[in-house]
Amino acid sequence: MEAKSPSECPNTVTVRRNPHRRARPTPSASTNPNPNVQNSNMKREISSFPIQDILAMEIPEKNPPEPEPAAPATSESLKVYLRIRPIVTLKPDTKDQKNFRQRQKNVWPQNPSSKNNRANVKKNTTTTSNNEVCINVNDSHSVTLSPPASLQDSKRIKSEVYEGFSHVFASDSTQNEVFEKMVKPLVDDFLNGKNGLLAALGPSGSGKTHTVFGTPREPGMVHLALEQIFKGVQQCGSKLTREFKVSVFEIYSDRGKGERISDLSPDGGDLSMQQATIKGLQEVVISSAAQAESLIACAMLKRTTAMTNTNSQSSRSQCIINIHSFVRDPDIEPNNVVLTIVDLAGAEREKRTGNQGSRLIESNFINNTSMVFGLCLRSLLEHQSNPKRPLKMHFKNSLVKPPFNEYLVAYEFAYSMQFDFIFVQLTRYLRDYLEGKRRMTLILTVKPGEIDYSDTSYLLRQASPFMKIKFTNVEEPSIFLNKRHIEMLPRVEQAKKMKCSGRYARVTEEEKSVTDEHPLLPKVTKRIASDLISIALAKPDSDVLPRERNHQVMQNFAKALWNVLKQYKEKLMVAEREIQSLNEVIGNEKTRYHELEKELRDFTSCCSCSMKSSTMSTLINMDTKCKAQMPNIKDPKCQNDSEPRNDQDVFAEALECSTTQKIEGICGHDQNIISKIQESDHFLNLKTSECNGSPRKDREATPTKYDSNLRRDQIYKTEENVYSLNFKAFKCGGSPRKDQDAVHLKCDSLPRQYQEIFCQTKELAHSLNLRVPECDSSPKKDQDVTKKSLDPYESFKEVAFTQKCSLDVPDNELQPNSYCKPSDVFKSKRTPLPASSILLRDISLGIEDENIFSQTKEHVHSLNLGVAECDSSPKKDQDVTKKSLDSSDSPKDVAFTQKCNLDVLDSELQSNRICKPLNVFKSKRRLLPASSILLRDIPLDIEDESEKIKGNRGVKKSAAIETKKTQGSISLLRLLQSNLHV
Ligand SMILES: Nc1ncnc2c1ncn2[C@@H]1O[C@H](COP(=O)(O)OP(=O)(O)OP(=O)(O)O)[C@@H](O)[C@H]1O
Repeated sequence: MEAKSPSECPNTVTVRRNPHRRARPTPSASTNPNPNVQNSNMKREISSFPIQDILAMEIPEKNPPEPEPAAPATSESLKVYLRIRPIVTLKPDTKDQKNFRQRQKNVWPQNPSSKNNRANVKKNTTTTSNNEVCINVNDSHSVTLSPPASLQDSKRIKSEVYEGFSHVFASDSTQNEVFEKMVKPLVDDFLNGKNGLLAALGPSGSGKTHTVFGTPREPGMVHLALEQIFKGVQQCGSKLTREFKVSVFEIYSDRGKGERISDLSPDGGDLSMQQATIKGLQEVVISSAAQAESLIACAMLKRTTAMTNTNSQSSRSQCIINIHSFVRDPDIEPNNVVLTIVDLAGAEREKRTGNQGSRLIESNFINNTSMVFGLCLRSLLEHQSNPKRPLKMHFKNSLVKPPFNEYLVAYEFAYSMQFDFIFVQLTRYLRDYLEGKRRMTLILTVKPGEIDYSDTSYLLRQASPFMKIKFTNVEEPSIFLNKRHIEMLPRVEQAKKMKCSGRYARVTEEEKSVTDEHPLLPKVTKRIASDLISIALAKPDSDVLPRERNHQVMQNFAKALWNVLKQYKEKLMVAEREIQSLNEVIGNEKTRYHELEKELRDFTSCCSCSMKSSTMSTLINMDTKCKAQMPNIKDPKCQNDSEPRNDQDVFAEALECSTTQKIEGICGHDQNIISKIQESDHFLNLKTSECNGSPRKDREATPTKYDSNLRRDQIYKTEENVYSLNFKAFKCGGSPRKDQDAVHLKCDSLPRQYQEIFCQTKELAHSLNLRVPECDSSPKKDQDVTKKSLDPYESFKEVAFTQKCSLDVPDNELQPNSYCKPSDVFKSKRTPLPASSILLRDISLGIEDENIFSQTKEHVHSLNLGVAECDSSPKKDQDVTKKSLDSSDSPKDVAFTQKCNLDVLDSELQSNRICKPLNVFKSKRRLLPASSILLRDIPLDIEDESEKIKGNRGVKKSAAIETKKTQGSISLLRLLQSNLHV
């Protein structure tokens, strides 16, 4: 019974817990079409070495066009010749037949030189004479192979026709005939600069050695070829432009341990093969055919041979003869050609040879060599017929697993001996031929006997298709010869030869241009090249990295390296330019530093001069006053005191006349005080030079940059003080008013202390105004000025500006009617007028109450006395006072006097009796209105004087010596003194 699933409730909603996920889009190139863009910002300034690009470079298989005119590619087919050994007649003899049968069992090689063996061989050759032949020559290019009758009946083997041979030499053909039809064309090509190879293939005893080397009576192809070569050279001319060298070596089996190479030249020894090159092979220079014959005869004596059942002198090695042709005359086109003739060892079957042991191993080597040689040609043929099929490199040192071959019984033994691989050096040496790059000619030698049917049939079946091989890509002879010859030379000579050839000339020219620009490049590339070459040489398989590919890789490597070096060179140049610009900046900074240092030095010297001049100016001021008091002292430059002079004149004279006169009379203690005055005065001068634009010597000499911060701070402090006072003054009112109520209203916002002062001042002003009509000499204008000056607002304003004006305003700019307005404080610093000077001026000009002025005179006189004490000079107070209060000179002098009085504390004045401008800034915050200071310094006996003054009104101005005070002035002074706590 099937279990039914519960029916779904109609009202329920099924919620899928794991909804279907959408398949992720397949990552494609569109997601990141250009991944390099992302990394573009991360691009390095100097790219890394493009080793991957170099390795990925596609190098064409064919070399670039050669400098020599390339010969047209010839499409030639491999020529295969067939030679049939003559049949040897053997007379039947029972005794010989017995011996033959016995020798068939004796597989060991026997010395053919022995009489018995010689007789046996002779008998053996004759025994086959009666056998039927299995091969019949149809024509010069075809043969018919007929199996024996026994095989035809049992295995139904039919006759086979092999055609297409270049030529079929019948058994009765002679050596000359073979030479003329087969070797002579090769020799002609050889003399014409074409390389050639003649290889003899065939079973053992088929006549290969006889065909190649021959006998003294029937010389072989080598002998005939050499004769032909020298004959042709002699026919060309008396001058021999070619040089021929002959080398002969053999490859044989070293008792089954491997292949060995032996030089068959008279002084030759064992050789070694390295990349299809025989190292140490001697090349004997041959100048005649006789020398060649003797060399060949010597080589044949050295060649490894052995007697087998099939051949009394069976060759047990592969023999290679090279005939090289070199050009002696450099004017003639280089044409180095080689003609190679190979006599292979004949394959043999164990059954027939009866070899055993090491001889059997030797047979395996021979058969394997023949088989690999045939496989190479078969692979070439298959590759040519079907290019898709790769060309098998059987000539390489690789594992060769020979297939089962019923005819090559030796393979069975090889398998039984567990030979895993077989090294074939012959095919490696003949690689270029087996790859179809060189022309090759094969001559197949066969035995026509009936018993040789199997060997003949096998050879024809295997080798007859080789005639279809075509040489379409035959290398240019001279280049190939150069390469071959270069490979046989030591490495140093190879390099020399490569440089001499035009092919590498272009490379050397490029490298030379590169090396000229960068001398280190050759060493680097040479080192890398040597490393790569050593690596390549260390590899047994040289085909993986061919020499030409190495060269091109090295060439590309050099180019890439050169590009990298160029990038680094550009980077280095940019860095050098930056360094140069930085050096220029450093030089400019040094120059600027020196200029600043020079300015500092000048400024330091100017500071000292300024301080000195300032001190002198202070002293001059004091001296001027002293001289005003001491009219008896006459100085030619300082006498013109009556004339109005400005500060410039005073300073100029101070520099000239005061230095010698004043400093000398000052004691040591006073000199210290004066030095302090110099310092303080220096700062005052600085401030003055900053505030106004009056030309002064010290200002001109003082750099504007000197201690600007300090000076600016001082100015700010002063301005702050002034501003605070002005601000308070502004609170009082913006304009002077005569109305007392208005003054009170305005002064309500002021502190109480100042309010009292204003009230009292107002009273004083009122009293002064009351006396104005009584004043005879004071004009109305001055009365207004007096009123204005006594106005509380204006007085405060003037007091506020006193500090600044005393510091900022040059004396020559002080005008009687100039006022410092609050609005002009920061606009113009040249116009303010000290309130005290205005007060004194007004009073001296328009107010009859001369008591105040007398007090002021006394105060000034007391100051001058203090200065005079320093100078130890006589003084006259009255004159000085008169002069200071003179209408023309009073502003100037009062300003100077006020400058000292405003800034100096009473204690200091009492102790030192000298103005100390040094304390100006210390006591800056304690500055008092000028009027109060004046009143403070004036010794008042208000009460007494007031009483005395009564009834003395209307005293003339000329009687100024008497200290008479009006009631208003007394009250004013009293009020000021009491409020200011003087
Ligand atoms: N065309 C020929 N005319 C006369 N004698 C020949 C001819 N060919 C071969 N012979 C003789 O046959 C014998 C064997 O010949 P040869 O040694 O050349 O055979 P092979 O193929 O070289 O044998 P292997 O491979 O064992 O060396 C030699 O004695 C040689 O004189």
